Amino acid sequence: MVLPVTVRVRRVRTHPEPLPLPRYETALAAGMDLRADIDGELTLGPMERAAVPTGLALALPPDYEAQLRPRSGLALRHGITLLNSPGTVDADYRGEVKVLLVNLSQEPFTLRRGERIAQLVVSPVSRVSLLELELLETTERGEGGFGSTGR
Ligand SMILES: O=c1ccn([C@H]2C[C@H](O)[C@@H](COP(=O)(O)OP(=O)(O)OP(=O)(O)O)O2)c(=O)[nH]1
Ligand SMILES: [Mg+2]
Repeated sequence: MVLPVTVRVRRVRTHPEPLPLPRYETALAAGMDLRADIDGELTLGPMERAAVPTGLALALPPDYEAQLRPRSGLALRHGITLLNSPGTVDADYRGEVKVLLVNLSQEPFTLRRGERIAQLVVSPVSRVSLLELELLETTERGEGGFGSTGR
């Protein structure tokens, strides 16, 4: 399959053993797995969090974003998830992409260099202009929300 959207990527760290660039792990995977670009190991104790470097800076095309999402295997097996899931990478951000991992388990979790810690999903975004009005058109739902239709 031809992938029509190119995302420019730059390595922001130097290391004698560079990590492979993220890639789609299966033919139709929605996300590319991101790896921890750390030296050695990093241990997250219970309820501890860290901004884990990926070693990568992106230049997304205008009107695209990248979402950082948890890997379900890490979440299920180890309680490791993203504190701000989904993390948002803006198209104008040129800094290093970091993954805000948190350990929600009761056991320490040790991350090693190159481990896959999250997935990056690139999507088009709509940008809108706001039009301020005194009245909005009515709907059947109206102001009902937060369980108004029942459990
Ligand atoms: O998990 C994340 C979330 C964000 N970012 C980077 C990319 C994003 O474009 C920038 C700002 O993120 P966000 O808007 O979520 O954070 P903020 O607290 O609102 O910071 P800012 O005031 O810089 O927008 O930080 C990451 O590397 N990882
Ligand atoms: Mg922001």
